Amino acid sequence: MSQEIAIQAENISKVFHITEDNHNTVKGRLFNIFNPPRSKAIMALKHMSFEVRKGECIGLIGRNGSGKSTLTRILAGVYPTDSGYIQINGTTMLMNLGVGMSHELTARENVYVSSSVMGMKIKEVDAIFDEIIAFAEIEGFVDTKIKFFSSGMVARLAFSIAVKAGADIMFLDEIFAVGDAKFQDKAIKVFESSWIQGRTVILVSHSMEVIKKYCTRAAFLKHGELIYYGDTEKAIDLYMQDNQ
Ligand SMILES: Nc1ncnc2c1ncn2[C@@H]1O[C@H](COP(=O)(O)OP(=O)(O)OP(=O)(O)O)[C@@H](O)[C@H]1O
Repeated sequence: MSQEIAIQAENISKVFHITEDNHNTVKGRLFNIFNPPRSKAIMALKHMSFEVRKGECIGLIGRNGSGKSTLTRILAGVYPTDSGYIQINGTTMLMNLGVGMSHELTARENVYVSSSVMGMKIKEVDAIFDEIIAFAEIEGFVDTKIKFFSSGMVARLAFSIAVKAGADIMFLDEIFAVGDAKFQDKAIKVFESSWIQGRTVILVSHSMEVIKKYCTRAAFLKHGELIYYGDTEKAIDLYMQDNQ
């Protein structure tokens, strides 16, 4: 893969198998004693191929259930693909309500685990630990398991780790929609600062204003298919037409 490319995806697909379970109640069990729960396959991503160049900010748009979060999770290595291959050039961080963080670990432990996954040494993490906690504004909760955090607090911690530990490729899933107004302002400031220069960002958002403002290119997804990938305005037009 060329050094200019941050992400290369070739023919990736993802199928989820879900069971339609009506066996949860005593009545359900009695009536369905000879009918096993039915399984349904959901094709969340269909044969997607694309490339993202280093330093690009790519918008991912599409209606609910079109596959945006599944795609970011696959690219960030949270889910395996069912077919195709993905090549990633750099360290990654997914920010989506704490996906990628362990809810059974404390904030302190998560900082060390996530930062070391991004390639940092313990001493390097020691040096920025207080900054991460201060930026996330969770000073009173350093040794609390994050399962006791509000979703906004988890999001702030994940964003803070990504910002301070400096992942090369950031997957930001609706960051402008979580957290309170103060956190959103902070996220926007970071996004508009020089810090973001040179980093690759995949930005999921339902706000076309945000996509238009920050994205160099955009991808429009529909029912798990990559319908269009290219000019941001054109992707937005296609999405708006799909909403009519
Ligand atoms: N863990 C899972 N198990 C089963 N099905 C899933 C899972 N995650 C997603 N899906 C299904 O895959 C499809 C794509 O979902 P995904 O969350 O990627 O969509 P999305 O575009 O991010 O939606 P939204 O805008 O609502 O966040 C949907 O049909 C969803 O029901």
